[in-house]
Amino acid sequence: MSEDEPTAVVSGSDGDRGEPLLSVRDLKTHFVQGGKLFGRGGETVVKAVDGVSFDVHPGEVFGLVGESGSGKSTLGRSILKLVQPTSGEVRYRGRDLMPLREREMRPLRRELGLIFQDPNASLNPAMTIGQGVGHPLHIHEMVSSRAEARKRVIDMLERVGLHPAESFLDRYPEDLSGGQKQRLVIARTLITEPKFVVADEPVAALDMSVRARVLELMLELKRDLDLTYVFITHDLATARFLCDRIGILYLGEFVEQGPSELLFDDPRHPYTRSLLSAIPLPDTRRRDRVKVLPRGEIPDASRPPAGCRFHPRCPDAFEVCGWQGQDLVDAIEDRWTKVDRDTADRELELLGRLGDAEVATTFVRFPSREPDTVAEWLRSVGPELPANVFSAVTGVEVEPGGVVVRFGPGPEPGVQKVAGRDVACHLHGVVVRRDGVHVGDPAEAEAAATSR
Ligand SMILES: Nc1ncnc2c1ncn2[C@@H]1O[C@H](COP(=O)(O)OP(=O)(O)OP(=O)(O)O)[C@@H](O)[C@H]1O
Repeated sequence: MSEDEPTAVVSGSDGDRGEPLLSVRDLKTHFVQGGKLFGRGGETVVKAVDGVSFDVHPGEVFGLVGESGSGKSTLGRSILKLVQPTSGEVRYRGRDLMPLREREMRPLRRELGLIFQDPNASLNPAMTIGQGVGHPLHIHEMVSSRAEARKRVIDMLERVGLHPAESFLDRYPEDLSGGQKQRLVIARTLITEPKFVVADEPVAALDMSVRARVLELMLELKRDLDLTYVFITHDLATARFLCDRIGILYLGEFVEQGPSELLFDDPRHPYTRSLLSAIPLPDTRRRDRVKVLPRGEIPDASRPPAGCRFHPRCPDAFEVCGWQGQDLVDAIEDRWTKVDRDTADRELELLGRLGDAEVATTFVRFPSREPDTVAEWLRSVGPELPANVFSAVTGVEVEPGGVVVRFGPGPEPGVQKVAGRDVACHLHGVVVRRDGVHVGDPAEAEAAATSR
């Protein structure tokens, strides 16, 4: 292999832990929005899931963690094929689900469960509890008589802690408290004896006081019924309590993935670090840790930042992380909201309206009648700009009628093995090929990570 060839790192490969129950490779789910009614054009593509790979082993709880809009629900639904993925592979017990039509999926549906966040959305208010929980048994033809269905419903209601079960059968979901309703949703999902369950924020809508009890119930049921979970949450404290392994999603991609304790004790991606710094930890050694919350909001998934998608919010971003023209314009605008009024007015007059600048990926051209003064200002103020945008600038060039600021390459970080987990971040063993593509060298990454 030549030096320039990439070293393949298969994200999610798990060594000697046997066959995974679910195996996902390079999964993409893109939504096309808008566009003209006839013909092409005007469309935006939301890359809700954009190249995700992971394995879930029998008996495991795999957590999908990320802020709102990171793609958790879309990923959860895509692996169950409730949303049709755009490309990639989803293998359940070794069988690729991607080419299966809904008709071929139907026999598998009873093995693949989904628990929603909102009990009201998954319970039919017109059915009694007995009818609602028993309904899937009839759909999947798992019972031959009403009496058999009734018996199984009673058993399941008891299992989820709704007892005495008989007293619930003829009541309606609206008669129950939030916690009881969520137990009912769990019962309805588990009545078909699934083996693999995606739980999408199952406790987020509940009062704090009942959350822990519902989570404990889910763990108990997992043990008793040999279940495997993909658990979706935006809450790291919940993920820590429940998950064996975690994938941290950001704008449709995993930034870090590995065993929970590694991610919690020693996070290696700046995004994981900032998420963690926001949660209270009982560990006294870490009480004095500095809170480094990500700046601003998660960007629009239809226009993700170039390079590393997290770079505009990253406290550790440096020159190769994907800076481009728009980042510089945003940083200057941001500066003007922070400096005093006179400074902002003076600088605005010097630079002119930022809307007049020509903004491209690799450069920004500021039109100006005083290009030398503008260039001098950019060179002196640039390094102080918020974030680290100026670190990527390779030149500030004066030309007739304006100044051009040029940016170096900012490739997307590859996935690398770093200290026992997968990380996609240039901080770990950056190797940028001559054509600008980032190639992670696992050995180099490991060495860089341990020396850090
Ligand atoms: N059917 C759809 N059509 C177009 N865009 C969609 C669709 N479903 C989700 N999205 C977009 O995909 C991105 C990911 O959404 P998703 O709901 O999967 O994120 P999430 O992490 O689960 O967020 P939340 O915690 O708020 O539910 C968002 O930008 C969302 O607007």
